[in-house]
Amino acid sequence: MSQFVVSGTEQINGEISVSGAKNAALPVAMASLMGHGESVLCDIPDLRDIRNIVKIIDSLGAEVEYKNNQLTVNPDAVDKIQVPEDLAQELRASYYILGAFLARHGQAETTIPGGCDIGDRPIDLHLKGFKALGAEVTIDGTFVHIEAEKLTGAKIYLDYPSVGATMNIIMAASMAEGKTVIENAAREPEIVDLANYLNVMGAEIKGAGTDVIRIEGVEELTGTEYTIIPDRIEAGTYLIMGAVTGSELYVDNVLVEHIKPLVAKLKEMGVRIEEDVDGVKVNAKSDLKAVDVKTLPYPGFPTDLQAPFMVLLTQAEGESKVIETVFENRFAHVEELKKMGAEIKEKKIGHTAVVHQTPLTGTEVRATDLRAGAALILAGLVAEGETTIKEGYHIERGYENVIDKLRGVGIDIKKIGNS
Ligand SMILES: CC(=O)N[C@H]1[C@@H](OP(=O)(O)OP(=O)(O)OC[C@H]2O[C@@H](n3ccc(=O)[nH]c3=O)[C@H](O)[C@@H]2O)O[C@H](CO)[C@@H](O)[C@@H]1O
Ligand SMILES: C=C(OP(=O)(O)O)C(=O)O
Repeated sequence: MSQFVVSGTEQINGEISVSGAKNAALPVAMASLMGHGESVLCDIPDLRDIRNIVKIIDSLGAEVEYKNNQLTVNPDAVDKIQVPEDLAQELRASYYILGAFLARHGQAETTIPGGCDIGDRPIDLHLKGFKALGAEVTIDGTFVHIEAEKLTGAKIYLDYPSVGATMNIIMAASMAEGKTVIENAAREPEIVDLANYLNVMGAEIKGAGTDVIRIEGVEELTGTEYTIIPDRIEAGTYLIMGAVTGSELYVDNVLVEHIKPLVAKLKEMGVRIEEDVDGVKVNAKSDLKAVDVKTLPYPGFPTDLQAPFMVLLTQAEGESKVIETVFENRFAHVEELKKMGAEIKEKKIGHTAVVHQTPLTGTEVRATDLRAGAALILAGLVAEGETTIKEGYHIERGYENVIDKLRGVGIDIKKIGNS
């Protein structure tokens, strides 16, 4: 299994560029299977998750080619409706076959998906939505089969604004007969990206980005060309990296409106931020002040930046509190950071971590999930000596070309081993 080895780095500088968004590219790739004819998807990041979704698309019988960040899919020859079990468990987004194929083929099968181990991650809201549209759901252990002779638009209230459920229901409802209204829908930018892509294919989706999405079902979608939005979580990780190393760093290809809660917190900590049309410059050449942060669905502070942000708080003067409200088990990085000397106390009740300023020391740690892995790279940058991050493959699920990008701004990092 691969390991990342990172050395403590005084300061970094220069420019780092953000890739297309993993969490938009994955559902859009699956949605390309809903159309007739070819879709050409641009700015698809070269990530482990993308390689796996390409394998899934191929296994279903579609024509697919992925090169130079361009994914070309022609679903006309699809002849299977089931995601192979091993691939389904490699990533979370494998379950988007459910919405996409229910719409296009009236049935789909998969096993409970993989993805980061950060909580139970049930799919009850997805299934509730499919059932409301008229689908029959059969669950056998971890195996899910859904089927509908006909999908009919419905009013669906989500008990929680789940990103995955909103996307899956949007896909299914796009080809249902009549009108669907999703209330308490998730508002993440990746939802807007999926809706925009489907609309260019011929769907009629209104309100994506608000908590009420209205969909008028259409009979047919047609493949098209589409470019994915930049990855706000990758952008945020690199801004935090600039801040934690006390550097001046320009992060290119950022939609600033997508990272407002992070920018607000960085400013509160005393970090200077300059925005222009293409990106954001972070300047952290002064002391950092402690702040409290609470993760929330968008437009709140993103749970996917909680672990990287916690590393920044270990370098801020005073006591900070981190409250995780989205996933019930997303503090696995705390134990790893403690191995590096961090002073963090975790309160199980209330999902709160209390962080105090401490110097960190390089040691051997484990990437327990994707963002925990990214956080450990950041910790390694401010630690004295060398940090070895085991199970580095998690990091490659979400950060394109991470070694070269980090070396490009002066970071001493290497990967040992493959996979
Ligand atoms: C591939 C992808 O896009 N992953 C993102 C997506 O994950 P994902 O789509 O899995 O996240 P959700 O928004 O669905 O999950 C949020 C919360 O809702 C709960 N829930 C969800 C669905 C359901 O049917 N029942 C239920 O109880 C989950 O357990 C969790 O506690 O959004 C998360 C929240 O921004 C991000 O951290 C992930 O990076
Ligand atoms: C939790 C994440 O991903 P996934 O939902 O794919 O596990 C993430 O991107 O931080």
